[in-house]
Amino acid sequence: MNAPMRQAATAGTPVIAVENVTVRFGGIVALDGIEFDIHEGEILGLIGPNGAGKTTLFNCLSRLYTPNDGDIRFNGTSILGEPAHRIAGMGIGRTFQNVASFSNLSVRDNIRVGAHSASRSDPVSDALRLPWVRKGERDIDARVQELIDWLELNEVADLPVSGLPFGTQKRVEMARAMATEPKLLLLDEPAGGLNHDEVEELGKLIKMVRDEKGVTVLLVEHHMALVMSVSDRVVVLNFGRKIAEGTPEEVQKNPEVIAAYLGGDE
Ligand SMILES: Nc1ncnc2c1ncn2[C@@H]1O[C@H](COP(=O)(O)OP(=O)(O)OP(=O)(O)O)[C@@H](O)[C@H]1O
Repeated sequence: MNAPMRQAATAGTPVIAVENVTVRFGGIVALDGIEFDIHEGEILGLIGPNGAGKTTLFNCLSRLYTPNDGDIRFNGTSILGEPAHRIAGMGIGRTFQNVASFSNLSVRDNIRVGAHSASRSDPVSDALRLPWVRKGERDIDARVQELIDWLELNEVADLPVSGLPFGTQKRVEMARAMATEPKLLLLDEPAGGLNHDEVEELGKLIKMVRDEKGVTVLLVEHHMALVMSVSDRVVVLNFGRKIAEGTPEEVQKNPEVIAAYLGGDE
């Protein structure tokens, strides 16, 4: 992180404040009083052995789950009153663990879907093709092309997503999420299924998202090398509790973290 970003990362209201978040499934406590902040311009890694609660927390942040206790604030405002479909409009983008692109649609159209989900069109105005709708569509086309250029997807822009290498499909998934113009991007195990070189590319891409677009990133990931190379800070969960939080160097040396991983099945 460069010097101004490092300063921003410690000042002011956090982009995300996770406050005492608790989730129970019947008798299972999946998350037990989790607390941490994500600061502006930060890449925060969230790790933990299988069953630690990472997906449950991700689902709370993307509003698929509502915690039994606690709160989640986005730029100071609780998101718990908002339905999942309003989250993108608030400035929280996400990717999906299994690539969620429309495989028969072209790369360009997939990115356009993301851009549309952030636009303020409505069916009546769209059907009448009112002038502001046409202007909106030109703006969307330009925004989609900008993302295609930025992510070097020009060669495949008009091909269906289904035939593309998995690494490229993941880049399209990232472009779709970025088309919603998020302030915060939630990445759900983006390295899943990628080979070594593709993971390296993904690491560069995550840093580009932060460094060039100023987007704050939460990275939920099993791939330790990726998390440790791109994250400014890392939060570690185990059995629904936060057991460590700090720089990659700090958490890697933490005896409780080492014990959690050695005791698990990873
Ligand atoms: N819908 C559910 N119903 C009941 N229990 C659940 C549900 N979702 C998760 N759990 C339980 O909550 C705990 C946390 O699971 P979660 O999937 O959040 O962990 P995780 O860290 O994402 O694991 P993994 O790395 O294996 O994906 C586990 O004990 C899991 O069995």
